[in-house]
Amino acid sequence: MSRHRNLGSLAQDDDYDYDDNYGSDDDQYNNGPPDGMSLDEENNEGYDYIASQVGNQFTEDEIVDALRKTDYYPEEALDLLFQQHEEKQKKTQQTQKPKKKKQPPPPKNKTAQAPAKNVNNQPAAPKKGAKEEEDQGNMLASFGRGKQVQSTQASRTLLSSGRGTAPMTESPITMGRGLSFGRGSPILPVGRGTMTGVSMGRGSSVGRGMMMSVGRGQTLTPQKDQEDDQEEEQEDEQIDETDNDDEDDEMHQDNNNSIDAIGKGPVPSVFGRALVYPTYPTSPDHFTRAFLSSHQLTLHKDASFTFDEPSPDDLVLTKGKSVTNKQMENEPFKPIVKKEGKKPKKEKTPSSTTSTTTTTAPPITPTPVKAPPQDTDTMSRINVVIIGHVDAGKSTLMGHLLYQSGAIDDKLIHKYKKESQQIGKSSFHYAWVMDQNEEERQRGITMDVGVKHFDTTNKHVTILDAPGHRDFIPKMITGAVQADMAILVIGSCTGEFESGFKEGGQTREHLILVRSLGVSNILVAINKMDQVEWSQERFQDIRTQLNQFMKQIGLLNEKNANVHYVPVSGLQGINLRSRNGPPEWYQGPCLCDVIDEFQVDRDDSELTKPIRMSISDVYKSMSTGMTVSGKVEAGTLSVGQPVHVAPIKATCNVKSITRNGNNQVQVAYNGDNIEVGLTSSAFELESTLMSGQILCDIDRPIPCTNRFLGRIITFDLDIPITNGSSVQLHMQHMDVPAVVSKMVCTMNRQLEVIKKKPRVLVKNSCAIVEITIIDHPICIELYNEFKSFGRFMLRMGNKTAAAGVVTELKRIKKNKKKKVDKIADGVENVKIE
Ligand SMILES: Nc1nc2c(ncn2[C@@H]2O[C@H](COP(=O)(O)OP(=O)(O)OP(=O)(O)O)[C@@H](O)[C@H]2O)c(=O)[nH]1
Repeated sequence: MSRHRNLGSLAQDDDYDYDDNYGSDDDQYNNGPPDGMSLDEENNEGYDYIASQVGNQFTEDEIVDALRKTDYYPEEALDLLFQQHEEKQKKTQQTQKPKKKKQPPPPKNKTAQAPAKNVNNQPAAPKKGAKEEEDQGNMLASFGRGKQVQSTQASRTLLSSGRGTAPMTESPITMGRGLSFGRGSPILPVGRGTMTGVSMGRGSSVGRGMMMSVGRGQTLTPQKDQEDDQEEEQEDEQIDETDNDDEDDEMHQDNNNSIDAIGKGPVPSVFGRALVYPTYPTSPDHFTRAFLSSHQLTLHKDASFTFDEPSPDDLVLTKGKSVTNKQMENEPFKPIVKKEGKKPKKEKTPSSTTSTTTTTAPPITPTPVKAPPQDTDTMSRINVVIIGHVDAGKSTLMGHLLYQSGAIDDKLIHKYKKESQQIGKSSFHYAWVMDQNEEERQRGITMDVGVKHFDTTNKHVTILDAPGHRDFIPKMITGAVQADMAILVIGSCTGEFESGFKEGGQTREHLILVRSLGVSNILVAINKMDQVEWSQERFQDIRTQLNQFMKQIGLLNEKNANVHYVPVSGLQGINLRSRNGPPEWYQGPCLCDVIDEFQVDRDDSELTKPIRMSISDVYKSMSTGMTVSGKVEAGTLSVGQPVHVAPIKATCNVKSITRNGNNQVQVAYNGDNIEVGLTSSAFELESTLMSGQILCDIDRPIPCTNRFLGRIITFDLDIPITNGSSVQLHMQHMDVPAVVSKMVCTMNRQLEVIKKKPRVLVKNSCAIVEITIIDHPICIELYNEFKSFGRFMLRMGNKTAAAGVVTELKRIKKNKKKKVDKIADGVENVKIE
């Protein structure tokens, strides 16, 4: 069954309205599951978890401080608390103890220091007194929730499994093995000697192979190392099984939570609000910081958080006293009552925006949202992506239109004619206007998006000429994400339209893609009409087939007013700039007139949002220096404005803004396709600035994460999507490998859950899934907050498998975060003025 028929049957037979489900307008997305965040819940959990572990051992301030310092990873925070505690103790001991004789250092060769073994090559029995030491060590290993075993190992070691108890003991034994079985739990280096670190569960394995095992009184030889490794692996497997159960439970819980959240608005908890208070500059991890910063924005908005309210710490303290969020919101601010004997806290006013736990970091003052200055240019601006099957004549059509519009002069066209003739490609001379790259010219195909500008009577037009070849679909997507409307170019020659329109042809895929990316205004240029003698029959036949398909995918609106057809010849330049030739049977407007008549709806609310511009290209220019180009998706950008480059943690200043190819302007507005010259010292960033990065507000940068929930619609799938399916995620100018890490539920046309935890997703399903990015976090927003950064496409193999919108951002998974730290190491804290 062809894709055409599948979609058709879906619409007709299954009573499934693609348009209704997919959402022909953006409101469809808004009716879906809420964009509630799990961050606050997780952190509440984190706080409670720590509090349950430490009882009165640490103050709330200390816990909150540790949580902040560890990016709110409860287990890391717990470790940090213990580490700090131990350091304190050490210091106290050092000041109290009389100086001992210095012990000889342990020999480097561990074999030489091997403890005696018995005849069975087993470790010798522990010396007398070791038992007492064991008891003294009183080490508890906790496997699973609430299940505890007494360890025989004599060491001061922490074993923690899952979210179980993680006791801290005070054994004086210096060598041991630390096993941390928690969700990516870090190893707690509490022993004074060497210890083995094995962290199991949820795929994280920290320190294995890096740390030496000297526990259990065994000699460490390379062979023994291997044996140990094998032993650990076995343990790993066992624990993994346990952990998987745990994970399953949690996953189910998560799934249920996600499902339960559907239909309810995001209600941030007080602790969540405290976390996202704008005093988070001290986090060591940029990505998490950015993640929180943006949520700060979301939560502030949703929770009406004002500076007149209690400070975060006060809220945290109140939270610690098990007061419900609701109660707290209604409760007047109460100052913290300090515990006796504790160092008094620095004085602060409840309405202050400065951190109560950190004194070193300067406070961040959120940029007040100013009304953008009035745009003096009265002509509207439009971004047009040119799509269609390979060789349909897209570049030729645009090259000729630019020439007729005066954007290209005679001299240049003459030059291209001559040069293309020399390599036997004379018919491509107009295409060369768009295809600037040497390889593109040699091969006669577009490989990257060509950007050019021209004016119609009423509009500044930015052309984004997308490649038609299926190998360059990712590039085509980067063009389509910037577009307000699309020109679909159809080669009308016999067989040409058919090959582009059949299953797997790019005419269909491009239409589905633009539709999924929110572009609903289409101009169909039926090209190469000179080759079919301007046949009206052929024109009508193509039109009928395309209309039918566009209706099926929800592209054609009720009045068909958003789709226009124009018969043209790109090579001959007919019906491009004016009605200048055949056919007589066509009385409609020329291509330019249609563009001129399109209404571009700019969402004014986007203007007051923090700046977001996705970088499509980076280059050095003689006039503007280090330059990045792209479309302003939200907010305004002014000359002199400092901007944050995510995710590389760089700060630059805007030196110049060029609009419509050559107009130097002071301010660019959302929707503008611009070139931004950055301060000269941005040359230092030359090797790190790249397409796909985001220029964003310095105080409210874009969040970064590697995990999110999205609502997707699947297309004609060759293989069903299952839990763990590998996909390629496309978002803005990014294109990264990812996996479908959870299948939350499938939904019907009313967006009601029809099945929880489905095993497979077949074609034309609507579902909520969790996506995990494999390599490193990406810049991403909730669809309801920033539409352009909340839309994504999933491709499997060489085919578009699904389109979706981001409904919930999840915290960066720890193992992934570590990778990110490494990646970002080279560009940490790049600050340019
Ligand atoms: N006869 C005729 N040939 C055309 C017309 N438009 C384009 N062509 C020819 O079609 C061939 C392909 O044109 P391109 O403009 O490179 O096609 P394209 O769609 O941009 O190709 P890709 O971007 O690589 O997908 C060239 O040889 C053009 O001369 C037309 O209106 N009439």
